[in-house]
Amino acid sequence: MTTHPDLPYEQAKNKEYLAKLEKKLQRNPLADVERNVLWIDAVDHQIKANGFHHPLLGRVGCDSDDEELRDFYIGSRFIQDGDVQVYSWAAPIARLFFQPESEGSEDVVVRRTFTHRLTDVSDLDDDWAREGADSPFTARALSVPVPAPGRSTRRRVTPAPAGSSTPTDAEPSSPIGSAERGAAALPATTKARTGSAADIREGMRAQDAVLKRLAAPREDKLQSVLALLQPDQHALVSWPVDESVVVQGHPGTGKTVVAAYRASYLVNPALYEQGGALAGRATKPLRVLVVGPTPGYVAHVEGLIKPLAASEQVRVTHLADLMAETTGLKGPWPGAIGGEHDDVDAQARNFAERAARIFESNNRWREGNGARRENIRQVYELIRSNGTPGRPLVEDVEQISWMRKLPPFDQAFKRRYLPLMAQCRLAYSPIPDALRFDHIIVDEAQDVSPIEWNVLDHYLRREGRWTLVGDMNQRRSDVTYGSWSEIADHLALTADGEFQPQKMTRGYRSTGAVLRFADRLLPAKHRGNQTVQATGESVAVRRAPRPNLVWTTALQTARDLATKHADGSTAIITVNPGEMIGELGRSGWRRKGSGFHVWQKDNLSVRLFPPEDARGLEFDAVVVVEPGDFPENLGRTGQLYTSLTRANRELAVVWYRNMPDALRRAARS
Ligand SMILES: Nc1ncnc2c1ncn2[C@@H]1O[C@H](COP(=O)(O)OP(=O)(O)OP(=O)(O)O)[C@@H](O)[C@H]1O
Repeated sequence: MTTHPDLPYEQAKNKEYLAKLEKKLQRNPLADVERNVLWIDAVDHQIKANGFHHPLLGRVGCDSDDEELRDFYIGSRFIQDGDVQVYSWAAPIARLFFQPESEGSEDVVVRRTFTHRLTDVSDLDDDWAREGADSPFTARALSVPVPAPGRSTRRRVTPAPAGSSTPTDAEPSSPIGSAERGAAALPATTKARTGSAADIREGMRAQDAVLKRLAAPREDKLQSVLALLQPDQHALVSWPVDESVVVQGHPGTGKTVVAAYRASYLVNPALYEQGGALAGRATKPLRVLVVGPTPGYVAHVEGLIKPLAASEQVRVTHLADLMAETTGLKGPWPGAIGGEHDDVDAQARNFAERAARIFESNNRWREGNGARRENIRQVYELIRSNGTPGRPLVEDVEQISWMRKLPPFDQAFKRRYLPLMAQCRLAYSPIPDALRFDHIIVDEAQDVSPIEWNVLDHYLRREGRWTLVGDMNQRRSDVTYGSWSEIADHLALTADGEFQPQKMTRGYRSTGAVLRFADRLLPAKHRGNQTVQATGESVAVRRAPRPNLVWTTALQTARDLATKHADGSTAIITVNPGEMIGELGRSGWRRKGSGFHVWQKDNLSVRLFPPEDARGLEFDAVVVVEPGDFPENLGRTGQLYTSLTRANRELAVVWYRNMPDALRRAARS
């Protein structure tokens, strides 16, 4: 493989950028400067404390008389320091890099995209917009400064006089009209559902870099793809900050990537600096909450956000954790969400609030030690008894019957009742405004139940906005909403009831072979899942020779795949992890760490997941065991569909008892 002749130069430029950024970060955030500058610098300090700053993303060369536009870099932050001209990826000018069709792009001659190894630039790819044109990139003199000693330099912003074009510490204003922000930039490819592999790659940018990246082994945590964001992804990430947005996408289309970068975008200082979309509220940056499905998800995405956003501005958590935190009660909360439909009904909010009013009319809320538990108990027990004889909460017979079936408070510490407990807490003690968020981003939003939406809603400030991403085909329970319209209606996202989510249709994670196999589980009108990874190993379907050999066969298959993908990851997904744990133990595999997810033997490692814990994750190879045992909801197989589509490169299915008809057909075709 030949390396690009400019690679050493760009590597040195990246080092120079990181060194200059480092120097900038050494400023004392408490220095006496304007307040917006103060928090922006403080954000930098916190990002630095998190580990590292994101390296340069790429470079744009334009045919322009304007020196600032002729040759510039895109990075995590704006830096204009001598020879280094870097604009923030969140500034409007970055559209020239991410959106080849955006206004002003006709002047772009070449877009250079960097690939990274940690904070180094390891490769680069040029996309020429004008074939045969001279390179506008100027080979400026290199200087790689040694990081400066801990010297504190105060930064002062002197407002530029009106009409002045003197560069300040702010980014230049957008070459793109404001009407074109976000939504308008979604390209036609987001609407197409059928077509060949060539079609699905149409409209992509940095295609070679993306394909190289997808061919590399995956790691436990998502690795940055900020430099590789596609035009449709970037449009969703930079959706107007004062609007909510809902995104539906097949597995592996990059919804989690959009969610993580949307959070980072909303707090990027470029939005708060002069000319930015949030310049007016520079002294009060947005607080953003990202809610995912599981603890594994939190670990999986945090790495995308940490180099770009301070933890104080973006909090990443998972649904059960937020519910438990809301109650303030110690768990554990075993089991799963579900149970009866009424357990998750949005009505619980009204019941809890009425119960709290009844209690308050004759009693005082407890304070001090153990008060929270007692207060929640009071509200809960009043729901259970349908209020008091003189003041019932409801008259409806079915609702009364559900209330009667609720277990006594001390036996209700189960995941099933956790949102109800959270609702009981909120009924007497709302979330203080300082702890609420300006923007809530929910991933795997199809799996949030009505009562959980109500609890989440308590965390949103009055003028707050939502970004919801998910896939209705991956819905795993009947007790959650079956359509985006219902969710939009619940959250009052639409005035007229008509609601269409934005659609992402270009898959990245899995090969065509994996997706064609999993696709068969969907109703015909929802099929057509497409991927940029057109080729790949066919799906292996193995029937164990005898029922008691199904776990042995599954482990042998996983071992073979782990050997083949030794640099990547292999996972076994089963609804019966206990049986698999037994087999792993008998075969000499040992668990790594305190959980049961990672097992090792002979320098190999395999991961083990029940389907609910595998949501949002991905592995190079996946073995799904006994697909016929995966639960269905309303005739749909969301959990099985999600599990099959966790595979990036190879999928195997091992069974003995029962193979769903759709998968039998898929295996034959
Ligand atoms: N623009 C891109 N360039 C390269 N890789 C990408 C790009 N977008 C997404 N990916 C990769 O595709 C994989 C799937 O992305 P992601 O997890 O965001 O998909 P998803 O839509 O959330 O999937 P699911 O709903 O199945 O959980 C990840 O490995 C991600 O890094």
